[in-house]
This record gives sequence, C-alpha cells and structure tokens, in this order.
Amino acid sequence: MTTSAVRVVLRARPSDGGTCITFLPDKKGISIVQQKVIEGRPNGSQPASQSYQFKFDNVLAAASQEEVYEAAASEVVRSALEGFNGTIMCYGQTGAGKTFTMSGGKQSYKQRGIIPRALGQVFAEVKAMPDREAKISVQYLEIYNEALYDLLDITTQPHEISIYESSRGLVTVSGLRTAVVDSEAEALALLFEGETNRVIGEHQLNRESSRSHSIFTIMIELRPVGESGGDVLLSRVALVDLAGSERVSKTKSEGLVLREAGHINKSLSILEQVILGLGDKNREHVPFRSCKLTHVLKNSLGGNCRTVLVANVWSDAAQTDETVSTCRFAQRMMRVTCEVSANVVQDSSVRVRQLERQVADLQQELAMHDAMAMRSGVQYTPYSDAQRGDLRARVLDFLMADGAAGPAAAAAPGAGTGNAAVAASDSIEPLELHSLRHMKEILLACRHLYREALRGSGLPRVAPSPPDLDPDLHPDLPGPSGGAGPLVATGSRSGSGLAAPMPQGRRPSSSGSSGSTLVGGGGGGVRGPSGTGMGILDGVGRAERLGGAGVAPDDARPVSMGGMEDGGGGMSLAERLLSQQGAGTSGGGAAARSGPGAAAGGAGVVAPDRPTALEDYKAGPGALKARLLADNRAKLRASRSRAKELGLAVNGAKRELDGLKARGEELRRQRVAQQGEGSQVLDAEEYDILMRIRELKVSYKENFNELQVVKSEVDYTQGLVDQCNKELLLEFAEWYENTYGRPPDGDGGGGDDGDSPRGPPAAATAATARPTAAATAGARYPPPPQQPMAAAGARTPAVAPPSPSGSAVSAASSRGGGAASAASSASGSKPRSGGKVPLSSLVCQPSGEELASPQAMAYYSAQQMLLQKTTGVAHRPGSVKKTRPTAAFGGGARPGVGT
Ligand SMILES: Nc1ncnc2c1ncn2[C@@H]1O[C@H](COP(=O)(O)OP(=O)(O)OP(=O)(O)O)[C@@H](O)[C@H]1O
Repeated sequence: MTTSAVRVVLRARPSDGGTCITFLPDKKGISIVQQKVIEGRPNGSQPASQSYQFKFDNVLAAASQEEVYEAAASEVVRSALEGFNGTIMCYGQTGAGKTFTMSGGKQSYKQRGIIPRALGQVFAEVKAMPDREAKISVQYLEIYNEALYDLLDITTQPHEISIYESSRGLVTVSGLRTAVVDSEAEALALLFEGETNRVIGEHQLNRESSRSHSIFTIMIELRPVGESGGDVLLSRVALVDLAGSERVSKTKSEGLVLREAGHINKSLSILEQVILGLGDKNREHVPFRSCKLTHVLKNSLGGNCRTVLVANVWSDAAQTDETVSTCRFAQRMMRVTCEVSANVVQDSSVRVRQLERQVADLQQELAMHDAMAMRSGVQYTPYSDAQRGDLRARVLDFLMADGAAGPAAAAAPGAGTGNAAVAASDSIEPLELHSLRHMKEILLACRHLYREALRGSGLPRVAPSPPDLDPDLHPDLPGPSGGAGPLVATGSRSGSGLAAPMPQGRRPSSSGSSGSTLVGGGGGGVRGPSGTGMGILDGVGRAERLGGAGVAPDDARPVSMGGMEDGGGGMSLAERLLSQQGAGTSGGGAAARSGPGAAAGGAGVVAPDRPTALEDYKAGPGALKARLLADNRAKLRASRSRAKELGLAVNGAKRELDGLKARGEELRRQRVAQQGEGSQVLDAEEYDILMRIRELKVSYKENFNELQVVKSEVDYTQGLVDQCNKELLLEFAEWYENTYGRPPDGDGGGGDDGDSPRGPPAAATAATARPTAAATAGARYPPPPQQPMAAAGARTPAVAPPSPSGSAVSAASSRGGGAASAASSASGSKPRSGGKVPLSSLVCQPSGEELASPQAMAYYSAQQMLLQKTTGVAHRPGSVKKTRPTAAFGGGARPGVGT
C-alpha cells in the first residue's frame, strides 16, 4: 500500500483576448498577471496589475498538448493494468477546454483527448500481455441536474440508476449498462455514442457547453491464461469531464441553462468542500453524500485510487479570476492523499477446479487403500436418494429388531429370565459401519425416522432431547442395548413399523433399591413379559418371584443384584454402572434392611419423620435423582436468567429502533421537501441513522431468535424439573414404605422437593395395595399401545392403553378423575385421599395456551411415551409399585380394566 498525492496537470486553452498566464520555465507552475482598472484614478493612468504564481510539485509536465494527454492517460492506464484504480478528472471554468481535453478536438486524430488515448493504451498494453486474459468493459454515466443517466443506454430511467455504498465504504453505481468491449474500435464507438447523448447547451462563453458531469469508466479484469490459477487483477479507470463553473454574469444564462448552471455550480462547490475536507486531516466529516457528483466520485477522491487532476484554465485576460480560482482548487487538490493498493483476488473458478481434481485424486487413492485392506462397501461420494432410502429401511429394521426380539427371546432357552433380554439383544443383527460418511448417514436416517415419528404417522410425539445432558448426571439415560435402548417400538411389528425415540431423561431410572423393593415388597414386581420383546423385565420378574415368597431369602442381596444382573442384558449401560457402583451398595443396603423389615411387617423399625427421612433418602438411595433435580434446577435458573437478559436486549433494541425510525422518517420528509421526491443524497445524520438501524436490526434478530430458543429451553427444563421432582418424591414414598413398612407422613407425592413437611398421612396406603391375583398370575404386559396422535394433544393425556389381558397396567393409566387430584397431591397442594399416585396422574395436562405450542405438546407427548413405556414395560426396580396393579392404583376405576 502506498500513499501518493493527487497528480495535477495544467492545461491552458489558447487565448484569443490577451493572455494573462504564462507557464513557468519548468512547466511545474504558472504565473498569472491580472490587470485591474482602479476606479477613481485619473484618466490615462496605468491600470494596476496583480500577479499570482502557482507552483505544483506534483505536476505532470510535458512539452506539447498531445504529450500531456498521452502522459496523463498512460500514468493511469499503466497502474490500472497492475490492479490499481485510477481517475483523471478535468476541472475548470466553462469554456476552458475540459471536454476538449477529455474527448478531444473534432478536427483530427492528433487532437484526440485523454479518453480515446486511454482506450488505445489499454488495448495496446493488453495485447502485449500474452500470458494474461483480459476482459475490458465500459460504462458511461452522466449526472445532469442531480439525476443519473446512462449515456450508453438512453432508455434507462434515472430512477433505475442508484448509488450503492458498501459497508466498507466502496461506492458503486448500479443500473448502468456495462458493455464488454473486445477492441479499441468497439470501445471508441461506444464513447462517441455516449458523447452524442450528453446534454449540451449554449451560452456566451461556450457554444457547446456541457451541461452535465460525465464519467466514462473503463473496467479491466486481468487473469492468467488457462487454468494455472493465480491472481486476478481488477481495476477501474474513471475519466471525468466535469461541467464548468460559470458566472451567470458572464454567461448570461437564462431559463433552463440558468437552472442547469445552478446545479453545476452547487455540485462544484460541494466538490470543493469535499476536497477541502480531504485535505484537512483534522476534519472528521467529509460531505461526500451532499450531492451525486461527490458521492459517485467518493472512491476517486482520496480513496483507493490514483487520481490525476487536470486543471483547465483559459488564458484570456478576461478570465483571470476563474483561472486563479481553478489554480487554487488545484492546489487544494494537491493536499489530498490517496491510499492505494492493488485489487487482487483469487480466481475462485480455477481454485475450485484445482480442488475438484485434488478430491478426485484422493478418492482414487482411498479406493486403492481400501482395496488393499480388503475393505469393501466404502463410499466416499454423497449418498443418492435411493441409497438413503435403502439405508433408512435397514436402520428401521435394526431399530425394530429390538421389538421383535421378544418372541425370539420367549422361545429361546432362558426365556422368562433376564437371559431373554440378553438373547434378544444378541439376536439383533448389528449395523456395520463402513466409513465416517456411512455413520453420518445412519445418524441422518435415525434423525429422519425420529422426525417422521414426531410428525405423526399415527405415532405419539415425543419431546426433543434436552440439550447438553451430562451423562454423569443422567445415568438413567437410555442405554445402548436391548429394549431399554434409546428407541422404543411404539407399534407392533405389524403396526406402523416406526420406532419413536425415547426422550432422554424420561426413562425410569434405576435406583439400586430394586432388590429391596421387590424382595421386601413381597413380590409387588411386575412379571417379565414374553412375546412383547420387553425381555428387559425378566430380571425384575425373577426378583419378583424370588421375593414373592414374602420372605427375605438368605441370598437377599445376591438376589437383588442377581435381578439386576440377570436383567442386565436389557438394561442401559448407565443402569448397569449404577448397579455396580454406589447405588448397588445402597440397593444392597436397602435389601438388607427392607427384606427383614418387610418380613417382620415393619415391626421394630423406628420410622423417622418425613423431612428427616426425605433428607436420608436424598443423601442415600435418592442421591442420584436429587442431584439430577438440582442440576436441572440450576439449568433452569441459568436459562431463565439468559431469557431475561435477552428479553431486555430485544426490548431495548425495539425501543431504539422505533425512535430511530421516527427520526429517520422526519429527516427523509425534510430531504424530500428540499430536494424533491427522487433525491437520494442523504445527509450525515440520516445516513448514520440508517446504518444504526441496520446494525440494530441484525442484533435484534439475533437476540430474538436466541430468545425463542432459550424460552423453549426454559419450558423444557421446567418440565424436567417437575418430572424429576415428582419422581423423586414418589420414589421416596416407595422407599419409605418399603423401609419402614408404611407410607411417609404427609404425602409421598408431596410437592416441590419435599423439604417442607407434608400434611397428614394418607388414609390408604400402598402397603395395603397388594398385587391382585390377576396381576400376579402372570398377566402379560400388553404390547405397547398404539396411541393415536390425537392423544398427544388431548386435554387428558393419560391415555389408557388397550389391555388385552386386563392387567392393572391399564388401570394404572386410567384412573378416571384421579389425575387432577393426584397431580395436585403430587404438587403438594393437598393431601391425597388415599392410595398411590397413579402414574397416569403424573402426566401433566397441557393448558389451553400450551395446546398451540409444539414444544409444549412434544413435552407432553414425551410424558405419555414415558407412561406407555412404564405401564407397558415397567422394569425400573424402584418404580415397580407405580405399575403394580393395586386397587389403589386404579383397580375397578374403569369397567373392563384393572383386576
Ligand atoms: N487546447 C485547445 N485547443 C484548441 N481549442 C480548444 C482547446 N481547448 C478548448 N478549445 C476550444 O474551446 C471551446 C470550449 O472547449 P470545451 O467545450 O472543451 O470547454 P469546456 O471546459 O468543456 O466547457 P464547458 O464544460 O463549460 O462547456 C471549444 O470550441 C474547443 O474547441
């Protein structure tokens, strides 16, 4: 990047009325002598004279007029061929010879001006570059009475041409015809055509006075020949013929010509201000946008451009004032510096071709490596639709194989035990992974199926996975294997055939007290299903049978663990881990305690009060859930605080936007009133407002979008907190009952986190709720219900799944009218009237507003999924009671269901 001062060229129109100027010997300045008649002097006295001398240290001096034109054109063209923008601008009074300098005299080729010379040089230079491919195009703009015209296309209306300024301050004019020219002749033809379209007028000083400013632009694009890549040079040469400043007293302009003079003089005066501003380093604001001329020339004046100013003076003695004025302008222009750098860009098309070739080479290389390593089926190219469809079918088969394992498992040796689950998962044909792309495609297929399940297809909707769940804090997340895996078949094999994913964190967690519950509870466990593919329950089933004797077996702990281990094939990894770690210990502890305790009917065990017991529970067997609850609460707080922040930011931006818009509109009205409807030149304040509005809109949109996301995160996390809270309390109630032989004081399903004492003990307790014959007689679990989508949005989401066996599982989810009361008791608002809280009642009901919210409905649907899963395949040792068919759980609540 270099910094250079603007170059000045002095051009003098030959005098025909007594010359007032002489060039200095070195041609780097001029001397002006002004003769003045001083009034009041006695007749015959000599007129007084005043002399001026203007020297320019950056003047382009040449011997002849032709050489000056040639040198000026050459200076700019050569640098343009190196990628630098250039401008040559003629300035001076009317009639001083600007058009003559730029376009040339009409008499001979020798008289041709700077533009034809520049065009000739461009094509000559390009021709001399065999290693470069050049694309030359031209534009010709006219600014007449503050309106923009296309001199190459007179059909273009002024309003179709506009000045656009990029965020980096680069100004371009859009709407102009850009003519690509292949030869000098073609370019000259366009130049002449454009010249004939210029507006000219006649006045005292010039019979062919240009009434407009014109800018002929040559655009040059130079790229290396062929596909060798390399840099592309882009440059623009603007050749500006300004209209001349005129003194109306001299030109005697009238009517339209006078009006034109007003526009011309105004714009030239703004140009002068701009030059003054650019020359003054302390000046912050340069009024480029005050008129079209200076706005369009913004890049040429003090921007990334090499600029040559041609100061045209008329050497007539009568024009001395204007000559002095033009020289002053030129001197001011000398103070303007330009930061220039070449416009070099990478040829993207060549680069793309190179990369494509590279990719193809690498693919070949990979294919060779695969062949040598005997790897087949690896695909590196994107999957086609057909391949994707095929993969989805295979992924679906894989997912559904889980549900199909049931019959196989039932038939397999070891069915009825936890081994069935192992057998079931072992029997699933794994999906082989060939490559990273293959893995991604499998995940995409899963996502597709998931979304399809969400959209409907007669399947329940599920909640989206909560973000960033820490597996350490969520050990009850679905594990990778068996029926407890991340996907739960929601239909029978012959049903919809689609699998819906189990929402994370919704799966009943392992509590480690399973053995104790089952053993001490006297066989309250559910039986392992057969034929439904839910072999995961077999472990529990075995524990139930073992405990069914109502006597704590000698091997209480091993049985407890055995139950876990046997069922391990169907457990999630997290469950297995849990059973092996602290929870296993506490589970064992509970077994040791509860087994004998239950055998003794709870006698001899002093039950602590509820708050103390709850604290014990939270520190012991319920630690995991309590931690999960605390974690979710922390996340909820964080989300809420972020939502608040974003809400404030959004509202603040909105308020500011409204204020700015109102002010902007006011300024616009003022501008239109002053400059007319088509005015496009904004003043500084209006421009700043527009820029600020643009910035604000961006930040408003970003914050608003994030707010939506955070809001749904808050909603979702709130749901998680509620759910965790309920589960914790319910599990606590069960643990308490199992441990001490009676339900805790107050309400096991009490509200919040159970820290506050609850109301009176429930009248009826789950201790009285014993498995009914029907339930314990091996009633098979029904296949997971095919829930209609409507249920997801139903006001009562506790859908009773069809119960072919009439098991209490159905009843558990169909306790008519129980939902509200139990829910209220679950929230601690009032004590339950009796019995256990039916699972169905733990499913929240969407409010009217929520019915319209997809996030809310997804959440509720997820709860229903949980309900279905739990009622259909309940296996969580700690939650067995929830699905245990008891009278309190819904026995007789509905005709045709229950026991
Ligand atoms: N160097 C020159 N040699 C011969 N004639 C010239 C020269 N410069 C200008 N003239 C003549 O002077 C007259 C005015 O020139 P021109 O129209 O180029 O002036 P101008 O500065 O463009 O005026 P304006 O833009 O105000 O109309 C023309 O007739 C032109 O031929």
